[in-house]
Amino acid sequence: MIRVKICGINDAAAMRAAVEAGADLVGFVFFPPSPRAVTPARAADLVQPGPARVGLFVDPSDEAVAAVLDAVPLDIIQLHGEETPARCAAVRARFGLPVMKALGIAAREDLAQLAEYAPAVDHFLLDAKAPPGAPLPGGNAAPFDWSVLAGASVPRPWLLAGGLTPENVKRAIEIAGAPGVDVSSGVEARRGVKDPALIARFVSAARA
Ligand SMILES: O=C(O)c1ccccc1NCC(=O)[C@H](O)[C@H](O)COP(=O)(O)O
Repeated sequence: MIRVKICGINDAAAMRAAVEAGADLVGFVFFPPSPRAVTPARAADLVQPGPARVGLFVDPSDEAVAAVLDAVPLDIIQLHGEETPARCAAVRARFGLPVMKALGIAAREDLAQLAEYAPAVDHFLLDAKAPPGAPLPGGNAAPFDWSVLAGASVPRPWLLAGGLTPENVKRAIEIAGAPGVDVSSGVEARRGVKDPALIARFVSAARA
């Protein structure tokens, strides 16, 4: 079954919708400039049994990750900045949790980095590169050419991300050959505010 991650959960209705729809993973954004950001205490309040809990960080210090883990029982650490393979390996070793590394993909050449990161990480999130001038490194509703991934051998379990919506997710999965997907903007009523009905539609469209 196609794995689905709903990223940027920041209210109880969205969390409920993700659980009810059977999402496999939910993402909490610990990056204050994001309109989806949550504090550790807020994320701890939102957590519900069911989906794996992914904490999203951008070039975090060890102290920042530790402060979140003191409050929220995370299952996976997502690194969505410029973290090197060595930094990913250090985070994994220090916190004893699987690391999901987000990598921006635009062309076939971008897939070369997969081999460099594979020994240091447990999952990949293959996302669009941030458009020029975008204020955030992810969550920009930007799709990329999914055919770049067609037939690619990705050396870790992975999720496809970037501009996915209930309307395009099935086609994206087919073109990229993705075993799973991640969405943020495509299930929002407005930037930073999730729409429970769109979450339900997205999960069901991904698995249709
Ligand atoms: O979503 C954010 O606000 C965010 C902020 C900083 C770094 C990464 C961020 N999101 C990363 C994700 O995993 C998104 O779900 C992914 O980029 C897809 O986003 P979208 O294209 O909006 O569906």
